[in-house]
Amino acid sequence: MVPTDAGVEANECMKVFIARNPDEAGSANSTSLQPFDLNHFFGEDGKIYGYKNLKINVWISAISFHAYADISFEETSDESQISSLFFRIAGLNCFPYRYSNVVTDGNVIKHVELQGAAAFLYCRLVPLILLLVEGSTPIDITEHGWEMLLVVKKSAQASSSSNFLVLGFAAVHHFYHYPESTRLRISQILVLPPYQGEGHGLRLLETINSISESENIYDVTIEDPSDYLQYIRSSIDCLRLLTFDPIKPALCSMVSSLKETNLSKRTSSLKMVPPSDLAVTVRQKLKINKKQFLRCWEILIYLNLDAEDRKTLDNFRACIYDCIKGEILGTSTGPNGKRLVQMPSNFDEETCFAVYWTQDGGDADDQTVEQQPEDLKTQEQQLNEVVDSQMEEIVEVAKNVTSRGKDKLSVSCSV
Ligand SMILES: CC(=O)SCCNC(=O)CCNC(=O)[C@H](O)C(C)(C)COP(=O)(O)OP(=O)(O)OC[C@H]1O[C@@H](n2cnc3c(N)ncnc32)[C@H](O)[C@@H]1OP(=O)(O)O
Repeated sequence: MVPTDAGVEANECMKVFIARNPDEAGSANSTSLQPFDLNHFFGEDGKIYGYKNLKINVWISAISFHAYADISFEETSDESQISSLFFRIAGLNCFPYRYSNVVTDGNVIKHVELQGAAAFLYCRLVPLILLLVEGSTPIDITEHGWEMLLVVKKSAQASSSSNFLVLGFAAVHHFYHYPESTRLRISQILVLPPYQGEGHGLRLLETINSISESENIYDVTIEDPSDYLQYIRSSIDCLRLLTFDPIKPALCSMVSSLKETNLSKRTSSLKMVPPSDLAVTVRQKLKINKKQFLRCWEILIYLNLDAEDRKTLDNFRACIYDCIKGEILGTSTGPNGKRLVQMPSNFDEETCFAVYWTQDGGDADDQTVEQQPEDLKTQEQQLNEVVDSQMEEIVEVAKNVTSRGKDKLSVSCSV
């Protein structure tokens, strides 16, 4: 339809609130869920057309996740627009469902299969997931193997419908790993904004780790984790690894090598990787997957370096540089010109890669375009930016681990 007016951005005229009790529904005093982008629910330009002074307020119940929408406007150029608008907002799940009680006891974290009432609850959480988990899409709950962990709290209000509030949840998928085990992938984690930063996300991850250990899962992965989730995950895993004795000899030997070498002239090189049998032991005992263990390994090494020892810190950075260069540019060409490059993926962070072959003396059209010195310079700058950002991530997690695990750090390598 051709727009008849300038339209209004959904972000400007629409607000979403969380209502913790029935009195809060309809009240502007309830907790707003902004900021997030509502525009992408409304066409290519994010605008709503055909209304004057349009105001849309949506309240989502923190108990049942039913949503209630209040739409007001002074006039509309086309009455049929109203039903279309309702239809769009219904896409955000605003219709009256009755609450079915899923959490029935006082456990802080409930662990339920995504079937029946739990599946209904997940469906009602979908609008919040779309709004608050960047780049998310609803999971297919008809598929076998989904489970949901809920963080719940006893409600202070005497509510007729439930004694519990849902503060957050994680959707996890169990999938088959050859020949006879199961991997566990965390697909979505959300802690509702009023309750973020109170340790619930951390507790969800810790619970998933302990379930994986007790059920002897092959390993745990996270589907496309946000930076903050990755920071929390690495902090927890490093703290677990600090008290995991089997890593200590290899870790201390790597720290000594870093101290003794001098990589500044680039006449020698050092691979900062753990022994492969150690990665297997860590996966078997702690359920940390190999890629995540490699991240933590770098952080654990950094934690054991002396902040005053410039040369060792430079060696550490040089190793990170070489490793990233290898990953991004695929510098290590194997036999027969075979190269393996890791590919970004939102499916499984460990299993997506591309293999390609380069042939010496092939047809001229097949040959790689020769890189000009200026291309190399930009490449070098970009590479250094990636290395800087990885160093920042390492330092951030190391700071958190130092402040949370002082007692554990004292048993680490003293070099
Ligand atoms: C796969 C995916 O779903 S990716 C998308 C993830 N989800 C989202 O982005 C949605 C919006 N965000 C959220 O829902 C939440 O912020 C989450 C899930 C990312 C994190 O949950 P929260 O409950 O907010 O985090 P939580 O309070 O547990 O954070 C941990 C904090 O406690 C600290 N912490 C507390 N105790 C410990 C401890 N024992 N060990 C380590 N860290 C600890 C952490 O360092 C961190 O603090 P800091 O940020 O001040 O450094």
